[in-house]
Amino acid sequence: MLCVEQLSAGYAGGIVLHEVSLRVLPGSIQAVVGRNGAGKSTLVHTIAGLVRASSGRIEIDGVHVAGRQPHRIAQSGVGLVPQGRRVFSRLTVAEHLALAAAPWRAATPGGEGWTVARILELLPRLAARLRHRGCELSGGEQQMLAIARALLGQPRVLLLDEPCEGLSPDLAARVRELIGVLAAEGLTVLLVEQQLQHAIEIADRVAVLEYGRVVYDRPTAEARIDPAPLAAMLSIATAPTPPGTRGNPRLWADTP
Ligand SMILES: Nc1ncnc2c1ncn2[C@@H]1O[C@H](COP(=O)(O)OP(=O)(O)OP(=O)(O)O)[C@@H](O)[C@H]1O
Repeated sequence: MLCVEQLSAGYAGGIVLHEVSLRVLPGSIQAVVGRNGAGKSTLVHTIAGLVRASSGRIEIDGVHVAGRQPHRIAQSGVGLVPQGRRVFSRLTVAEHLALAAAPWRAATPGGEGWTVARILELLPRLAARLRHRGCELSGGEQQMLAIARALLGQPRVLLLDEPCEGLSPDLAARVRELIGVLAAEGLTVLLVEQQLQHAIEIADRVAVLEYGRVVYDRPTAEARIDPAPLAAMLSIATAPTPPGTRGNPRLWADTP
């Protein structure tokens, strides 16, 4: 479980996150949406230890990890799939996976854990691209590789920063499907998502960040029934809803 309590963080220029609190249960997906610059990436980076928390708590399965070095937080069970994928252009898929599956990341004791073989079974597209370099992969394949790399760290909490950014609708849908499978495997998922309608489709809860503060955090079931309050909060235009199809997510327009 991921528990963030009263978390504040920022940069030399000032505080960006203001007393953010979120609780994400194992096997569930918490989406975080918000306008550009709201602090979504800062939140993810602070949980991963890349940005130092100025106050508040970050707990992974009850263990307080704020203030630890990023590699220690990774060892505590946090996997990060960064915005932009950060795949090495000159390394092959096989080399990426071999690096990520370093010995200290042994399979979880008592469990099967994520192995390269298991990941390639889940992602056959990567299996077909093992000898290809990062720069030769499509955006979707790079995203799959970024997720595979994070999984090889045996995370219990997976942080995904806009994993569908720049992907075709078809590929984005496949990435979302994969995220759903990972949550069903018991992973705790924090998902930063630009497209509100996609967040509502896939997540169990959705939180809105506004100027670094959580101004909304509710089960997505509520937004599926009546998306108007959430859409209004993000100033998203929604198409008129025909009678009998209230809240159908396909009616959603794009986020700003
Ligand atoms: N490394 C940094 N140094 C200083 N300020 C930063 C840094 N990274 C982000 N910021 C600032 O922090 C604020 C929040 O940025 P952040 O990237 O977290 O927002 P975001 O919600 O993820 O935005 P986007 O949707 O555009 O990715 C912005 O004002 C941004 O300029």
